[in-house]
Amino acid sequence: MDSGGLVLNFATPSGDSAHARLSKPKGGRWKDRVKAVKSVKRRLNSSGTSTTSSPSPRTEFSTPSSTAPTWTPKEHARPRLNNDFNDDWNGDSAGSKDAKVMHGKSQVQSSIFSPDTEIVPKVKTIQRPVGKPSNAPLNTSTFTGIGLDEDLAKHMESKLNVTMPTTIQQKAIPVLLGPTRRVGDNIPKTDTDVIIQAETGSGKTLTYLLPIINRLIESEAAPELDLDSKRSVGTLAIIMTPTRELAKQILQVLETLIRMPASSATGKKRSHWIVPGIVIGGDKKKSEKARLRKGVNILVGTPGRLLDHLQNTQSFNVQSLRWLVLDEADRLLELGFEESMTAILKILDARVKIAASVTSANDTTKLWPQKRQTVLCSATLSDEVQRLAGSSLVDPVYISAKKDAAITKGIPMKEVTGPEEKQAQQFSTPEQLKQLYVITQAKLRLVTLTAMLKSAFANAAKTAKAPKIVVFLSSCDSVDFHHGLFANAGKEMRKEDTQDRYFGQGFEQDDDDDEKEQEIPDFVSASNRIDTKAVKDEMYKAKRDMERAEAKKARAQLSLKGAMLPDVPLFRLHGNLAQALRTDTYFEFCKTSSGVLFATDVAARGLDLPDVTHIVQYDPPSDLKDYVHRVGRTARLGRDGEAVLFLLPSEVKYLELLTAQGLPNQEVSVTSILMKLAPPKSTEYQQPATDIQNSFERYNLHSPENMAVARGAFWAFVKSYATHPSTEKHVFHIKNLHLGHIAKSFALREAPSDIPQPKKKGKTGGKKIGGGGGGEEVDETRANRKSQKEHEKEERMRPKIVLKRKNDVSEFAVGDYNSLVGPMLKRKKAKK
Ligand SMILES: Nc1ncnc2c1ncn2[C@@H]1O[C@H](COP(=O)(O)OP(=O)(O)OP(=O)(O)O)[C@@H](O)[C@H]1O
Repeated sequence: MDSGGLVLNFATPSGDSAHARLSKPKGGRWKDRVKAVKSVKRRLNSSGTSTTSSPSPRTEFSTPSSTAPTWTPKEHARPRLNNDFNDDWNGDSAGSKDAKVMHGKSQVQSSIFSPDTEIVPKVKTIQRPVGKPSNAPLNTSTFTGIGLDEDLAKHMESKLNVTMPTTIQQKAIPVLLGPTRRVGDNIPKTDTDVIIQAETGSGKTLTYLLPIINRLIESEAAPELDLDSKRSVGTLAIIMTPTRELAKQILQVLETLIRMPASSATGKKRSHWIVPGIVIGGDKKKSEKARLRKGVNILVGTPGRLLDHLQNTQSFNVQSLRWLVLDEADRLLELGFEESMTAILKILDARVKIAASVTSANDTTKLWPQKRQTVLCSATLSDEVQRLAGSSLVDPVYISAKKDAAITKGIPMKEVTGPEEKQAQQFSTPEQLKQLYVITQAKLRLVTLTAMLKSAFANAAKTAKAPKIVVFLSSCDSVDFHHGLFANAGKEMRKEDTQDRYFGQGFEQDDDDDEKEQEIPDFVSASNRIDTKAVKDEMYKAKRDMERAEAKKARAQLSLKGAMLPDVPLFRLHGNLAQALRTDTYFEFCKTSSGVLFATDVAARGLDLPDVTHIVQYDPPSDLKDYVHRVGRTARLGRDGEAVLFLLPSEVKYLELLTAQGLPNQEVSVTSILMKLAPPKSTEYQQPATDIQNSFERYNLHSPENMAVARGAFWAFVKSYATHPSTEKHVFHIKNLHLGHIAKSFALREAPSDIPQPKKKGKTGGKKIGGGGGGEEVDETRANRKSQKEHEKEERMRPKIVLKRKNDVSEFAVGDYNSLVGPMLKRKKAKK
């Protein structure tokens, strides 16, 4: 044997050494044989063991021997070392050495079906049968019947195919319409602030947009209004949202609504004077400024950028502001946005007050609210909303989409309603939504997800509706990893392709574009001004060309197709992608009839992604509210939908939290999902599942880039896990995790202690919190979603763990990982 005749000892514990013996090496050159014996002796001596008394030779050679070992290795808790790197990308041996050298760590190949079963406690859940659609349009009334302008109603019907209002529209639109149009009982006679709460996908956007547009077009008839100067009246309505995609979506609806044809009755143009606009992080501030200077009547924006313009854009005129809408209000009021929101409200309070005193004398627009009307909107109400509503709303009315709920005065507070009532009120999901959960061991997670996706698309031919699936993950790194994995595992790929995708322009942000432009050095002397301009122009042109080329390249990568799910377009969406790529991905996924979107919670709020059939919460949400919003991307407007939540055996108590909030759930067994991988007429699923896992693992081993993405995703998972709120710590605690199995779920063969921490990434920009910098701030870190108090408390409890968000990392600030899991790993090693 090549090992020089040494009997192999698979790192036996010292107690077993007596069973091993040293046999003389045979074959090969004598020099090598002597060297081998000497080296073994040296090691044995240094470990204080004599070769004669207890021969326990160890060797790095691990090639199978033709001489049978005299010692049989005891079945070990640790999986065996895998030296079989032959299964590289193409299934041949070519890359094996590279893989070993490239990744620098010992790779372990263990079975995903080893029998280390975990005991799963039984938890009682609410098992609600799928009900009748609760967010569908009603067939009992029409838009004109609830007071909407006839032209507007007709226009909506022809452009949006919207004819009958939903429950929340039927209740809230009359309250928000002007005094001349209000119809119905129990409606305040004057304009008042409003809190709107309705299920996901129940048409809240139209609920607040229609009355605003209706009141603007109604004022066209007032003879004293000079329509041509309307643009100069400045911003009349501001709609704030927590994410850029949602802002774009609202703008799109708004633009559609205001492109009204001339009135059929009078022949006059309608709504043509209304100028909509958007200000969001990631867009060019310079062009936003220019648009604001000319005048934007209805402005949609995200808080950071909006505050920036309020503070720095002199020509941004909000003196006549009549409406302020906070869409997804509870998210807007969470930590991370709170500071910006408070500053925005302060500025608006100051400026709009001045305007009222200046203009009220000749203000003939009695059809508009006489002072700023604030509208809060969300599917979930939280304590934050109640707190902020208290300070920013004046005498509000509360409108809920619940069937029998009347319009009430005041903010719904804990004391007002009983606990059960409040819980149901906080978290209600569409009745027709089917909600499932699967409990799976960490090492089986990846293959279970694969089996689930595969079976959904395999059955597509049999069902009328093609599957369109959103998979929610806890970090940007994890999104990149899973997207890359499903797109590329199992198929041949050139190294450059990987590099392009994940290490190219996709990570860059361009929030500070105008700053960058200003930074261009004025290196030509003042006496030569014309040349300076020419040089600058050249540089701008070169930059523009580069941007265009990059955008083109990025567009080509919007959706990828892989071997694992043949012909299924795969998308990814998270906050660290360049804005252009984010926007394009969002619109592409909207357009596609079938596909998979891997996303962080950036896609959880408000996005109206048409025809999504399934939601997979592969990582549980960091906040119960997000559960509601994530599953709400399906089962919209009365349509069917299905949502599946992945849980580890140690997380099963999460179901108690869901049950306490009135959220129904029904189990689906992991075996029944994995069984979908079995060949026809067979029940053997373990081999196909193992093959899939191996294929994923080979993909990681294929290149250092793939490996780095997987390792980064693993660490991001660990970090995000550590930031669950304290109320969920009994469910999600890092000490309950089997990190080896978690590594397996990222297709890593390394022991967790061997997985190197990711290096800090270069500047990604745009992750500024609050205003001032102009960056928009969908802050996806769990750390930032906590209340300050909670965060501080945890910081005190775990002083070593650094979980602060920084501008220059992708999802979580790279804190001291070792301090996080190091002691745990040491303990585990010591036990073994
Ligand atoms: N009355 C209606 N009839 C038919 N379609 C409607 C009606 N109202 C709204 N829609 C459509 O329903 C979809 C969902 O609307 P929207 O995004 O406003 O829901 P939402 O309640 O805000 O959901 P979320 O809570 O998830 O933000 C949109 O495509 C919208 O055009």
